[in-house]
Amino acid sequence: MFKALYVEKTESGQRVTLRELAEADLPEGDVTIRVQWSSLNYKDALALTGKGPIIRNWPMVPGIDLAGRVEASAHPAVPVGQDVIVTGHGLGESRWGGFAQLARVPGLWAVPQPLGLNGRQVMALGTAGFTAMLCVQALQREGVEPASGPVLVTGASGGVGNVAIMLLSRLGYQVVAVTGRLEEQPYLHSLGAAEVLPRAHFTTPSRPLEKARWAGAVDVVGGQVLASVCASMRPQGVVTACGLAGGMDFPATVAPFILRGVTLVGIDSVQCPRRERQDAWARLAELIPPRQLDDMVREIDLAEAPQAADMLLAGHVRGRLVVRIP
Ligand SMILES: C=CC(=O)SCCNC(=O)CCNC(=O)[C@H](O)C(C)(C)COP(=O)(O)OP(=O)(O)OC[C@H]1O[C@@H](n2cnc3c(N)ncnc32)[C@H](O)[C@@H]1OP(=O)(O)O
Repeated sequence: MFKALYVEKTESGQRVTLRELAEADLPEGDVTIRVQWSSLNYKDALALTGKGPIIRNWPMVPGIDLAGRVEASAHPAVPVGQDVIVTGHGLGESRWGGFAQLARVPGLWAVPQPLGLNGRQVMALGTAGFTAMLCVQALQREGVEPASGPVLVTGASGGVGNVAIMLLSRLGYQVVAVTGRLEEQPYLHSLGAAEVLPRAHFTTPSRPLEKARWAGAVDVVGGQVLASVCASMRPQGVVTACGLAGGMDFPATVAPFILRGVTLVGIDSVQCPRRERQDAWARLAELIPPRQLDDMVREIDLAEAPQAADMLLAGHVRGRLVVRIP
């Protein structure tokens, strides 16, 4: 038997309980993992509260991230005893996820934890940190260098934003953070932001082209914010789009793309191939000092996750929440 958070559909919506499940209830897969840590992401908060259509199979054990030790394996690339990370691939959405003591997944979803970071630290990063790393790697691949000019990070007080700021400033970029929570300004400076701007600067409909200011951007918000960011990119600027916290729409014009050669790169951290995952985790371990992660996280246990989800959606969580699995 093992403990798990369990979300069931009811006539009035959904019910979340902490309950005991049998190992035979686990889905099929060639690797069984003793989960030690998970994390609470924006998507998990939507799943736990039912405020967004995240869960696609019922009943569901949520948790889009997990870190733990392989307990049984029929996969040659994933030995028993290895410490692994699983993120994305529909975990906690269409497939039972990390808010449980045991998880079973296809072996190729499990990547080894990078040297230098323990399970708690990799979950302090979680999908949010991994997504931020993919954004930074895309900016570098597209030729944005520290000398190219300032790089904007929207949704800066959230998990993706925090890690993007840390990575970019560590790599020598001048980072400009955009947030709806200006009270977090000192904290954002402590992560490495050179300047902090209010989100309100980006929420009114922009002209097709605004003053050219940014060489690169990491956008977590989507909607009007993403459109305004695109309109204020410098010639040959690169925008990475990884989130939709502010909306799924994109009320932009083609002007930035055809008159300034701006590139918009989509970041998909869910279906990202295994080789790229391993590269991104290795780079995270290389670039982020573990003690900086400790300042960024708050630890909760499984039973606290539903309440923490409400707090996260209400915008009362700064940085990252790691979930301790007993
Ligand atoms: C954790 C990352 C992922 O799940 S990426 C997985 C693949 N991508 C997707 O599935 C896309 C859908 N997912 C998302 O959009 C993400 O969950 C995310 C990228 C938005 C999550 O980011 P993060 O973990 O950083 O979320 P936080 O809740 O910690 O911070 C979000 C940030 O956005 C601000 N925000 C929230 N609502 C709005 C809004 N309506 N308009 C504008 N901005 C909004 C929120 O306040 C945080 O930034 P802040 O600095 O406070 O402005």
